[in-house]
Amino acid sequence: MTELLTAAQMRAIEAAAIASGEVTGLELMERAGRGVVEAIFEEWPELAPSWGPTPKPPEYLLQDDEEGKLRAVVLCGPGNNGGDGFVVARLLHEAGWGVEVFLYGDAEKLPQDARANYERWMKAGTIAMLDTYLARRKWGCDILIDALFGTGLSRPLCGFGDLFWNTSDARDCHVPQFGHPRGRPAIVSIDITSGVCSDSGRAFNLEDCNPNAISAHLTVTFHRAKLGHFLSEGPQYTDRVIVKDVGLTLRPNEVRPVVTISAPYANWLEKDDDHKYKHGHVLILSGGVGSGGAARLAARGALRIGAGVVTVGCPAAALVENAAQLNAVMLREIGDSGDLADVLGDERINALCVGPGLGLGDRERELVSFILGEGGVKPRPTVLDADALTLLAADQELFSRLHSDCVLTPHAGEFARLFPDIAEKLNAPSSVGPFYSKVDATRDAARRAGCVVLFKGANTVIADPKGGCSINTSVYDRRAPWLATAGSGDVLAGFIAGIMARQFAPVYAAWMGAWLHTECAIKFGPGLIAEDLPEQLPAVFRDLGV
Ligand SMILES: NC(=O)C1=CN([C@@H]2O[C@H](COP(=O)(O)OP(=O)(O)OC[C@H]3O[C@@H](n4cnc5c(N)ncnc54)[C@H](OP(=O)(O)O)[C@@H]3O)[C@@H](O)[C@H]2O)[C@@H](O)CC1
Ligand SMILES: [K+]
Repeated sequence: MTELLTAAQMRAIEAAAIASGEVTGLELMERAGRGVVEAIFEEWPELAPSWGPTPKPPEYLLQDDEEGKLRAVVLCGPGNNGGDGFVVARLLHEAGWGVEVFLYGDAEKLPQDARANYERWMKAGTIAMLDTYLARRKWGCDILIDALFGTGLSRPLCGFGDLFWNTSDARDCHVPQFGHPRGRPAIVSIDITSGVCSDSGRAFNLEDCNPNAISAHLTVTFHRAKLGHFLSEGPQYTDRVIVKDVGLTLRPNEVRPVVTISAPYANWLEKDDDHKYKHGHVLILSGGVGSGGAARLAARGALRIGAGVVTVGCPAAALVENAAQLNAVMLREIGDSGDLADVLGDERINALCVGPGLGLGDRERELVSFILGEGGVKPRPTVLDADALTLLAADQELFSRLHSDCVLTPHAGEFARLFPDIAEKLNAPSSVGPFYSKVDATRDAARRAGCVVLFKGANTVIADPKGGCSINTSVYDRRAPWLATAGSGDVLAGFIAGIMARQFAPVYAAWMGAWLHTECAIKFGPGLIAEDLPEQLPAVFRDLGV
């Protein structure tokens, strides 16, 4: 688990460290700049000054360059992000690079530490206004440093001409070419790509401009990654994020900061030597004839992830269809709440999954209502997905019966139906940052529902009613776009139910289920269909040492 910070938390940590005398702001800025230069040389070792018998770049890097130097252009903004840029300019200059610095804003108004580094740079080189660089209409560098805005960006940008579009083109269509005067540079953003809100990942919208931010090959951030690196559009604007230690020891003052989910421990997933019912029994409710595929996918997921027994319950007419498709999964007739009461008479059924392919009629409403405690049935850990979410959205009375052992797993459309006002706030165009984020929205939804909410998407956010929140990252090195395939959500619902049957608390089941779901997709790769996901679990488990 890695903590992710908001801009305010980062500022508070920085301020507390400075107030305690642990470090000065100027020293922090120096460490930040040093971290950026280190990260550049780690990412592109051929640029580092220290390889080979002599501290000199190889011939191919020098051949077209008049001065025989690697060249950097550093674009500095009006705040401390710009201050970091002046440090990077000085350090690259000291490493023998040709460096040009361009400023956006008024040098007289730079904050104190940025101003100090501006003056230090002025002893080594010169500074021109950003417009001068934009008017040149050529890159003229091997590395372009984006030190325009960091965590202090609070409103839309203007005056950047084609810069955002050009960086997007350079990143998406070309490999950086070092040492060629007309080559395209590697683009490195300091802290966060300029134009993106560090709390929400949303880019500040410009009416006449798309893209709305710098696109970078590499972003170097400090102490901890920020929420905006993982949420919304944030990951679209950078290929990679590296976190550099700047010697800060403090943690955020929030009791439960947002974390990224990491691999579950092998011993959590292992089964002990016991009989099948010791590993739990999941009941999955299915729809009628021709609608059972989603429930069967969920059932396969629940069984593979380690539930001891999985039963699908369906109306009488669908028994033959399901029997023809299921082997290890058991089958029961559940036509109405009376049948359901009979089946739930088996106390060993300790987790339920309801919604995939269920249907939206009176029977289904009655079943969901019964599961949520109508008629005094004991509430059990329950995943509510797909049609169950639609039923909940249409029925306030049903929604009010959600309990703390429930997990809701909406995608964006279902989320908007369930929590229309929250979704509206999340999607509202806004010009003043920081924006309301997917983390804020999921936390608010979980508080209102009184249970765990797993808000699906390229990055899935999981929140519990007490404010705990985590992100299952599927970007950067965990990118798995082929997960967007029919039925993959049904498998996820089955994974979570299967883990709950193993007696994990709902929030842990949601974390593990989401992480393993992404991992199965990564393991399989392109061409994945939902049926493949549970079949990857044995290999994923082996990798984890289970
Ligand atoms: N925290 C740490 O530990 C460390 C932090 N460090 C670095 O500091 C960075 C944060 O610095 P920061 O707070 O000065 O913010 P930053 O993004 O540089 O810019 C703020 C300026 O931009 C202005 N402005 C805003 N929007 C604008 C717009 N649309 N168009 C024009 N102007 C706009 C805004 O003006 P204002 O809103 O006040 O009018 C203000 O002048 C952080 O990202 C990291 O790189 C490291 O040095 C060391 C460790
Ligand atoms: K930046």
